[in-house]
Amino acid sequence: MEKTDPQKRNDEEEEEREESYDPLKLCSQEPYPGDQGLRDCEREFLGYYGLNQPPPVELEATPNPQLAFEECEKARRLFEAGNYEEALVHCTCSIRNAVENAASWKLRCETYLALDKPREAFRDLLVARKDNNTPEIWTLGGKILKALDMPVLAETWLRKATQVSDGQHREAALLFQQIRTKRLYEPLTTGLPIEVKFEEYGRGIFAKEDFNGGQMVWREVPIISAQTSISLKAPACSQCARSLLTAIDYFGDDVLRSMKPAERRVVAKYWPQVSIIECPKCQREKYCSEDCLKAAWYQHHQVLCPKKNKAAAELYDFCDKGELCTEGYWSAPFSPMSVARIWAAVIADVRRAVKQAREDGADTDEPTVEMWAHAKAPYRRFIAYGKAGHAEWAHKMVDLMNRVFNNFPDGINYKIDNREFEGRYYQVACNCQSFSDPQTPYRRFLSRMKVDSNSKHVVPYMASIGEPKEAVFGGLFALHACLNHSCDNDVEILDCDVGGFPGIGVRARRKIAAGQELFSTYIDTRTARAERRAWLFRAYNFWCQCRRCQFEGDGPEECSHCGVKPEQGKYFLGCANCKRAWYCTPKCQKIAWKKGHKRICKTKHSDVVSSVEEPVREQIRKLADLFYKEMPKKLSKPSESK
Ligand SMILES: C[S@@+](CC[C@H](N)C(=O)[O-])C[C@H]1O[C@@H](n2cnc3c(N)ncnc32)[C@H](O)[C@@H]1O
Repeated sequence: MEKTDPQKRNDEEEEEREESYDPLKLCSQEPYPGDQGLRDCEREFLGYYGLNQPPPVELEATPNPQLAFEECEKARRLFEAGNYEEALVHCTCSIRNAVENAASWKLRCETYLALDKPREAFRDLLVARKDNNTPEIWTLGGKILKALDMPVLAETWLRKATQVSDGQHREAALLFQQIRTKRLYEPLTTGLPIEVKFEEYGRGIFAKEDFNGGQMVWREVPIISAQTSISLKAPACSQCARSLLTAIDYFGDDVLRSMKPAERRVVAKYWPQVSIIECPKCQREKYCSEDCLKAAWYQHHQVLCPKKNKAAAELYDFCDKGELCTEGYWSAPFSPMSVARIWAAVIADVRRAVKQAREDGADTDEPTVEMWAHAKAPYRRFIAYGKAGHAEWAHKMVDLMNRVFNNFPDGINYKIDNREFEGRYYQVACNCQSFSDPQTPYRRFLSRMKVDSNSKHVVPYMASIGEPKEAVFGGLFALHACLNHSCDNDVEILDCDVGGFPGIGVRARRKIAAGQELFSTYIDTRTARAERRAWLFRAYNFWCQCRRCQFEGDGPEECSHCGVKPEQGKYFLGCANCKRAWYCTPKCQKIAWKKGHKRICKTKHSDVVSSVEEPVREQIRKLADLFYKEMPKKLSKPSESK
């Protein structure tokens, strides 16, 4: 057996891991628009509670600096031993003997904080921080302000800690993101059984209660979406993703005409009414309702309508071609329209702000920095990470986007430089989730027609046509975008109806205990370990450390437990059940089994989206079976007839 260093595989990954994802470096500390007002409010509260003044000190009649020093040391030892009450007494004695000793003030401040007395702690901090500009003092302030429930001021202090340490103070950076995550996501999870927390992999979703396998955890609609280029031929509402498939689209004119009158009546009666509204200006976008038409215009189409924006026609033409990888232009499964709609939404928002300012008496059409910041704020929460240099590869698309967004007669232009292009591109790449309408007209037709005995005569037509190709959209979902990946995912994403609109649902695949992180999968986890890991690193820049990646192997040429390699031309035996781990000896197999292979060996793995919610899928399956039983023998099931 050829002995190799078992650490080798890990070391190689470690080297690449150096360059991979660090959530603390990626998440910005830039204030959000409106933060200044909130900070002023919190400051006012500090004044209201008298926390903007240092505490009064009763000095000893004859201050004794030596005693102050000794008392401070005693207090430190007590503090470290967790005896905070006594530490407090000695700190106070030290302060009364040497009021200028910042160390005693700092220690007493820390002691008050440990005793859950943040108000007293903050007043001591005002003295302790005089002439002290260290990251530690700013971090301490951040902790106290967090305890005082003043998140925006806490962020300010922690930002200062990060600045003065040149980004090296990880405790401050982590606390900053934890406070910010709570502040931004608490309003989104009110009433839901989950919370968003910032931990090892950045933001993640955590269970607030126990879930059973099969339980729906939450549903949501995207904040922005676009149909994927390859599904563009499938008719759908460009704004809400509802399928707009008509009976003519599905059966085809000729087939409908060739049907007997009774069969045609079944189609006319049970195929749902599909109303299609085109953009009256460009006729290049279809909507399911006036509301969607208006919503799209408000959000992005006012900027992207080819009738108003000539260059946008080029973008539409490119998307219509449906090519995923075109040298110089595009190399992603999501449409360039997904990215363009973000820029369009930002510009549309700034336009409205300028118009409002005009109406309020401003004498310029020039957008302010605040207006841009406000317009971009909803998209800031989506993390972006990818290899620099992609914009150079996609230089023709960068040029095209510049023609689309940097040419408006109203002067509200947006320059798309390489950095801006890459930022938005990777934002969509890292967070985009595909989804489809779960209640398409075809599915509704299937479930409605079963009540009619004439229906069975229509089934043979359907059997030969098969399932229709429906539209697939890519969307950014505020909460879903916080789900981290595991190849042993405990939740799965489903196409779901959300208050009458297509969206996604997140469903538990097995029992999940309160406090546990929820993991989805970004890839098809039925693939082999090496393939999964390479894909995750390439597309998302991290080496997966999940249980499966730890307790599966890459092939019989290496022991999946200890890393040893067999003699040349020989192979190790694999796990008889899953055939995804290989061991040099039964001993290694036993250890790996106990350590974790047992927990993943029999798991069923899944793909990124699990189609629709089970009841709907089940219903369709039952219906199909019912019809097929009655079908003439010469016709086979659609999937087999191709
Ligand atoms: C959709 S986001 C998930 C939320 C993200 N953690 C955040 O803070 O916004 C995807 C990114 O999260 C990180 N991530 C997700 N799962 C991970 C894992 N298992 N290990 C390391 N990083 C992970 C990767 O950087 C990935 O590009």
